[in-house]
This record gives sequence, C-alpha cells and structure tokens, in this order.
Amino acid sequence: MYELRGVTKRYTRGKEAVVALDSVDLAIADGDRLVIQGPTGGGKSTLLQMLGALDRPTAGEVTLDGTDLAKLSEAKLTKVRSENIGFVFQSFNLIPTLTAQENVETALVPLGIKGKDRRERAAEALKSVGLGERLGHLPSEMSGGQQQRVAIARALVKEPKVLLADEPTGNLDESMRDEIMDVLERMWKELGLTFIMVTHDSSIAKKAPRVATIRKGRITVKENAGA
Ligand SMILES: Nc1ncnc2c1ncn2[C@@H]1O[C@H](COP(=O)(O)OP(=O)(O)OP(=O)(O)O)[C@@H](O)[C@H]1O
Repeated sequence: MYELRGVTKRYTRGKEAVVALDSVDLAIADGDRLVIQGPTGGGKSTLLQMLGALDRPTAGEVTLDGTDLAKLSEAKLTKVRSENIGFVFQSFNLIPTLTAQENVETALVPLGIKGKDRRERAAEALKSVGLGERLGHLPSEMSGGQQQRVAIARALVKEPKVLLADEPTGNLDESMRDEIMDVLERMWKELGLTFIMVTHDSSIAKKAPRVATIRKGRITVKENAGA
C-alpha cells in the first residue's frame, strides 16, 4: 500500500520556483484502481513520478509497504522499480530494433531471469494481451494499439504489485482506446494489481471507482459510487 504524507515537489526554472506538488496526502490500498486527472501543468505526471520512485520529493514521505522511497539509495530504488512497479507511457517507449518478444524480455533482464525461462515468460505475457501471433514483429510492423499492448506485456511480465500508466490511450484513436482500456482492466482484475492511471479522458474517469484531481499541486479525491 502507498501512503503519501505532506509530499511537496518544487522545481526551479532559472530564478523561478514551481511548486508542482503542494503537501499531498494520499493513501492507496493494495488492489485499488485510481484515476488521476486535472488541468495541464497541475502536477499529475509529477505525482506519478513520485509513486514510481522515478524522482524524489522535496519534502514529505512516499511509503510503499512501509518503506519510505525518498530515503532509499539509487541502487535500492532501481531494485524496487524493477521488481515491483510496471510503467506504461503515452508514447509506447518500445525499442525499435527489438521484436515484441525481445522488448518484453528486457523487463526480466534486471531480475536475472535468463534464457529459455525469459523467452517463455515474455511469450506468455504477449499471449495474455492477445499478441501470441506477433512475437517476432518489430514495433514498426504493428499498429499503435498493438504496440501499447506490447508495452503492457513488458510492464506486467515481471508480475509487479503496482502498474502506473501515464496517458496510456493518449496517442490512440477511440476504438484502440477502448481496446487498451479493456486489456488494462482485465489485467488489473486478473493480477490483483494496484493500478494508478493519469488520463485527460473524462469518459475513462467516469468509470473509475476512485478519482484524484490535481490542480496547482493540490489534490482532492472522490469516490465514484456508480463505477
Ligand atoms: N523537470 C521540471 N523542471 C521544471 N519544472 C517542471 C519540471 N517538470 C514539471 N515541471 C512543472 O511542474 C508543474 C507540474 O507539471 P506536471 O508535468 O506534473 O503536470 P501535468 O499535470 O502532468 O501536466 P500535463 O497534463 O500537461 O502533462 C508544471 O508547472 C510544470 O511546468
């Protein structure tokens, strides 16, 4: 479970200081599905970076299962990320010269999983997102929706506790958006993930059980009884 207490993130741009997060308190239980929305520049991506241990807060605590991420060394943070946290981004971030299977395998390299085991797990993950027939395809040989499914398989092949997604449907048209949301929702249910997603899309936010809105670095959270 995540617990954020008084999380503040300040960036300095020249002489100007920007408060991207302003004393954010937030608890996210294991297995929760949380959507983060808000106006551009409000602090959504910054919050996701704190949750993903990609950056440290200026002040406050970000604890994951009781460990304060801000206090860990870089080496320990890398370990937490590679074992426990899967990331999916708007721009799929696949390696263009690697096949779908090889892209997924990259997530298992830091865990020391080798050879046949790695190939089998990557193939299995691609099958679970409906790409069992596309293992040998390069990103350039796949549609946007298929590339995002490879990215989802790469995020989930290591069986993380947490999946963080930053605008995962932002580069996709409406039909692919629905397809990707269906895959993400199915994975959340099947794998018991804690799933946290930033989106501008209000139709996605309407279906989420819990929605956090961030404006000017301040957070409000609403339960969505109908979802
Ligand atoms: N590395 C950085 N250096 C300086 N300022 C930054 C940096 N990253 C973000 N900011 C600033 O922090 C504030 C919050 O940015 P953030 O990217 O978290 O917002 P966002 O809600 O994700 O916006 P968007 O919807 O446009 O992606 C903005 O004012 C932004 O300009």
